[in-house]
Amino acid sequence: MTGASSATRPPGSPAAGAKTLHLHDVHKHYGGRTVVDIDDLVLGAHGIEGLIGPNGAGKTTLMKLITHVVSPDRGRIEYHSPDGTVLLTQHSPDAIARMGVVKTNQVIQDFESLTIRESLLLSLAGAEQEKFYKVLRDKAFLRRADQEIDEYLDIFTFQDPDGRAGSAGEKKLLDILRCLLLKPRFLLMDEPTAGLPQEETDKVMELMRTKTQETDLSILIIEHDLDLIWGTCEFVHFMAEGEILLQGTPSDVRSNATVAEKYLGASHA
Ligand SMILES: Nc1ncnc2c1ncn2[C@@H]1O[C@H](COP(=O)(O)OP(=O)(O)OP(=O)(O)O)[C@@H](O)[C@H]1O
Repeated sequence: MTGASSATRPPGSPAAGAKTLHLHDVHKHYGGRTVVDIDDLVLGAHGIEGLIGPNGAGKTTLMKLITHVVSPDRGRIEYHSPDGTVLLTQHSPDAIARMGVVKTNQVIQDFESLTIRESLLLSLAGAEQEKFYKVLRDKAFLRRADQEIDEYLDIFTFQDPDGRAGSAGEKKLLDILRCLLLKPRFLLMDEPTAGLPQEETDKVMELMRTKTQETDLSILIIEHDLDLIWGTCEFVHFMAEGEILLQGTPSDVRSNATVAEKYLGASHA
């Protein structure tokens, strides 16, 4: 485990072909208040990583800085992939999503009037990038898309896939599936399972495990459901008051006194 004062790069080198995000001296404040203050941080060296911390710690802002929905006051955020290194702060959120760095809740424009199937189709077409409008008239693409969408709809339960997403849980699930259909290489999941029934949560996490094992996808999950974090993540970052205070395996972080004091409380320790 590494503390705040030492280098925050996780132990061990990323596997060949791995994608990592490197944050250097990244700072964000709102009003007079520092919300994110990261010295050095590497994300994505392990298949599924967790980002935990108390309410207001800066976790969501950190993800928004990575996808450049929010601009940092200073600092560098680099995306390292087998294709090279990109300075994300020089690119738009759309361009970053096209590079494969995708955040749940932050997908291509969608419309309330779309059915679940139409919405999923739009994401798949979005993954085709510049051919976006053309592919929607391409019969071969539509056949392939139907098949791919059916594979997901066979796993997950929607009341009416040919209707609109009804409950908050269905909307959350739809958001996750749309992100997956964008073919991400680094997926940032912000409280992905809030509002989902336990059965669907388990299926989502099982799918995420399979994706990281069978493809080169890296995942970072923000969650307050700590059982999910301990059970799913290979590595956990603990954030409080804008800083990454600790990193380590789930059991390291879970048993740490600072984490217990600032976040877990007696019930989780
Ligand atoms: N656009 C904004 N303007 C002003 N303050 C903001 C803005 N966005 C976030 N904040 C503040 O920054 C702090 C960090 O917010 P953030 O949403 O990143 O925390 P979080 O760790 O994700 O919290 P939670 O677990 O509750 O979702 C909070 O105090 C929040 O009120």
